[in-house]
Amino acid sequence: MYFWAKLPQVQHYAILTDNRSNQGQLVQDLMAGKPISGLEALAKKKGALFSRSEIQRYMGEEERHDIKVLGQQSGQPLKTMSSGEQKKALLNHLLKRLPDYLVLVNPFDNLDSRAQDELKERLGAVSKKVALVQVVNRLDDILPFTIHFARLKGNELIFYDNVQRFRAENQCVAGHFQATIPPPLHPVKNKNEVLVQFSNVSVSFGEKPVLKNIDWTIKKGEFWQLIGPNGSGKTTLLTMITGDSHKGYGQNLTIFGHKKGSGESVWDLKQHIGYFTPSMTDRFRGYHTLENMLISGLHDSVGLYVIPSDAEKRLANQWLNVLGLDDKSQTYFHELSSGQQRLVMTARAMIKHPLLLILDEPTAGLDDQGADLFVSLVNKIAAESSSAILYVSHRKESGLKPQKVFELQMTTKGSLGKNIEVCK
Ligand SMILES: Nc1ncnc2c1ncn2[C@@H]1O[C@H](COP(=O)(O)OP(=O)(O)OP(=O)(O)O)[C@@H](O)[C@H]1O
Repeated sequence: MYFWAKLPQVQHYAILTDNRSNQGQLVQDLMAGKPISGLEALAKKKGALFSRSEIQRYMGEEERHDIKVLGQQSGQPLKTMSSGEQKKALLNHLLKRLPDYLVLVNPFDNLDSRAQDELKERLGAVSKKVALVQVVNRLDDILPFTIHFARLKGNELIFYDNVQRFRAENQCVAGHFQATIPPPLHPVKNKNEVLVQFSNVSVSFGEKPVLKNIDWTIKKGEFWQLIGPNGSGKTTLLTMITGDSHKGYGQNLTIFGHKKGSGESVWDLKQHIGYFTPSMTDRFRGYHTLENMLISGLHDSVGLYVIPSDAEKRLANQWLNVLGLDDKSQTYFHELSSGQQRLVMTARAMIKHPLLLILDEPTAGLDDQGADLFVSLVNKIAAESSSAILYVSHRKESGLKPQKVFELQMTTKGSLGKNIEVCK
């Protein structure tokens, strides 16, 4: 027998969670070194946490103290890094502490396929010495060298003695929406067939070229998916459309018929845009009923500060009916599962039938069932409304049916844009 065969094998765990699991408590217990049934091998060992919330925590620290913690090596603030760059920086930082185990919370979310492959390879190497505890929402994210499989139901960890049974019992069944998308309260006025037009737009940050000669036209009612590797400039493009970046000024960029910099206000733009990205749900932590949440979308406010009309209430309840939440109109938003919250946020963004609905990584962190349901809502909105949709996602959602794909391809001179017609 060879010497290496006698070495104890490092044990790796996968814990499948869904949007109703008490994931936060489990991660807290794991990091506090509390004894957890089935995970006794980790007790009293040194753990490190690889998660989105850790990145956010370091980001806050960097901002508060005006220092670079994870960005020390590159000299770039964490806030301005792409998701892939942020995750790489966090992993390097954690590994320097020589942990016995790493808790990985949905590690592949927000990563393009190349960055996912790179991270998988890196974790494969790390797995030789460090135990990995994957806390994941998606079955496909589980690493191949995993030995122990469990499901977190609420607070209860259920271990499986064989992987086939684990997979079979945890495959999801997609849901469907029945009712039709309700029309807006007021007809949408729009004279422009072309909503967004980038003509030969280039963007750099300091010396770093990010976008190169971008030509892209989004027309009324089109359903686009925007793809590109981490750091290719997707967020930069989006923020130029939403008015959240000044990089559009002085460029040949027209939005809703106005040339950028021709006196239109950010408010003018935002009126025509419905926007959803998962971090937005954090703004609605208070006591907002679902009915009020949806109506607030008509007023572009976070809370509802006006007495809603009967027509507004009716409309909100029609949307709840579409979402299958018609019995929950007086339920508080924070009582919903995260999958349900995202459906409501998307309906809220859509309730006015904006000219452009932007969904930025909308399924990140959702479980398989939640993601399937979300995708089927987006397909339905595309089929039943005349809003244009811009769906930004790294993950290939198998059921998503965009008509067109705009791909950013990175080069040393900045990303080039490519139009890809989707075959039907
Ligand atoms: N304010 C800024 N200052 C310096 N560099 C920036 C700034 N904003 C973005 N960048 C850089 O521009 C590049 C493109 O970033 P952007 O966030 O647009 O990419 P992305 O495609 O959205 O990435 P991801 O998919 O990871 O979110 C990255 O390399 C990023 O580090």
